[in-house]
Amino acid sequence: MNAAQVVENLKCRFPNEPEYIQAVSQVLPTIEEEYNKHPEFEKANLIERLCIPDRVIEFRVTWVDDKGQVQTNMGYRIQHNNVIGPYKGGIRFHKSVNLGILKFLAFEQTFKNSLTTLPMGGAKGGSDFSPRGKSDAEVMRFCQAFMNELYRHIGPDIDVPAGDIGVGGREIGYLFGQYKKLTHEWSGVLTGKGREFGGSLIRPEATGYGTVYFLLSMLSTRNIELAGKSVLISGSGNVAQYAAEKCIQLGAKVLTLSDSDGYIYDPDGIDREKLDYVMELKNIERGRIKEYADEYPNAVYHAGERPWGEKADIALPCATQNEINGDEAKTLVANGVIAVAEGANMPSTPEAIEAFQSAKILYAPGKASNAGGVSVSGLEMSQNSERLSWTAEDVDNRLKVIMKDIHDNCVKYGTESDGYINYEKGANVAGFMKVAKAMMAQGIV
Ligand SMILES: NC(=O)C1=CN([C@@H]2O[C@H](COP(=O)(O)OP(=O)(O)OC[C@H]3O[C@@H](n4cnc5c(N)ncnc54)[C@H](O)[C@@H]3O)[C@@H](O)[C@H]2O)C=CC1
Ligand SMILES: O=C(O)CCC(=O)C(=O)O
Repeated sequence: MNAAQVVENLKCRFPNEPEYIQAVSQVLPTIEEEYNKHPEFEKANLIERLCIPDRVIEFRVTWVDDKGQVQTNMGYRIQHNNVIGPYKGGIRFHKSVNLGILKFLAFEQTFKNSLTTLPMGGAKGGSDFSPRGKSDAEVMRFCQAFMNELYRHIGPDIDVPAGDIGVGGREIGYLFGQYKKLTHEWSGVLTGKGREFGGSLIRPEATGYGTVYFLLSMLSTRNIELAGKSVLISGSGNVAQYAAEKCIQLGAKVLTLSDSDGYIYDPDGIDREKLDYVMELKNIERGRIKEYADEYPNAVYHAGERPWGEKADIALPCATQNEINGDEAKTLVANGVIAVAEGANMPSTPEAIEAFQSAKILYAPGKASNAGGVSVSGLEMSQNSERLSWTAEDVDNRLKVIMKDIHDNCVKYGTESDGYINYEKGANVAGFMKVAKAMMAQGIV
């Protein structure tokens, strides 16, 4: 394989999908050497078959808003690769959603799910519908309309969606209810369900907690403790909230949270009580993070900015893709940041990753550090199949084991000759090799 040439070909075939090309361009150079040790891969044109999704499903979603007006949105499901298990990955509802963004997420998900040690293929889906500013009834009608098409493409052994940006417990409940109505069957077809109907304990916490468990493993390679360290977190949704919760529990000082309008900086640190306020604000009242500064006057709200100019020991980007650019990464490094663990998918631009790696700080790509969410989704699938519910302690312990395993695999495949652990390369090679071997075993299909 010539990575640059494969990327160039994909760019010509998919010229309007910059995020997808970005994700592929980040992965291929890191696996090129390992791939080329296996001439049988090239003979089977494995790389093209791995980069191009198995299936792209695109549909119109029609629903009626509270004023009685008929609205249309686009719906998508990208079924990327199912060689190691049923397609699996979240659904995103956000106005920015398009095919290229979902294709990058599905591509990344395939490598991530491979790393989890569980049998799950990769997928992603979503819509350009934004739940922001919509009533509960509108969100419900939209979810029902979305499922009216999606249901024929998914199933507990076919494709198991879950949440992502804009899709939390409320949306999963409505999607599940409609799937059940349409198919006349109860099955574990979605994960992130409510506890009362087959959801797993710790699934809401899992992505944020898992990111911090991964961070702990990274820090331990340099004998550094998390307690007492200051942390910048972006986002204030599911991943950010539980990353903050775990940092607080472990004695770190969380200084920032953000949303798409700006960020808050709290010099006193966000403690348990303040985090409860954020959870209520974001999950129940569906308000904006700027209200935090009204509630806690010592905090400062920065409209239209991201938190990366603040000084801290650790950065956990937990909002969205490309939210740290090269200059912001250089600022973080200059301000003494020692570790960056991505809770979001692809939050660092290629220039930012380059800045972290050339400064030799600890840097974990999302497909490794945020894999806790989909891992516990995999555990939810197991519990649904068994018709059992495990305790929170049991699930949390399994999550810790999985995150440690992912970390150790990154160390195995990513340690460079000078001892620096290139977690990006390690995650890509480890994730790739498992999928590649399964693809070879299953023939040219
Ligand atoms: N929920 C999950 O289990 C997993 C989520 N992720 C990733 O984590 C990230 C956050 O997802 P969730 O917390 O689930 O979503 P969420 O919808 O609960 O929260 C998203 C947060 O990001 C902020 N945000 C969205 N777009 C933004 C933009 N353009 N600029 C600045 N802030 C923006 C929102 O204001 C919100 O605070 C995404 O990249 C998602 O793909 C990754 C693994 C699993
Ligand atoms: O839990 C899942 O299936 C998907 C989580 C997800 O969307 C992700 O890992 O990015």
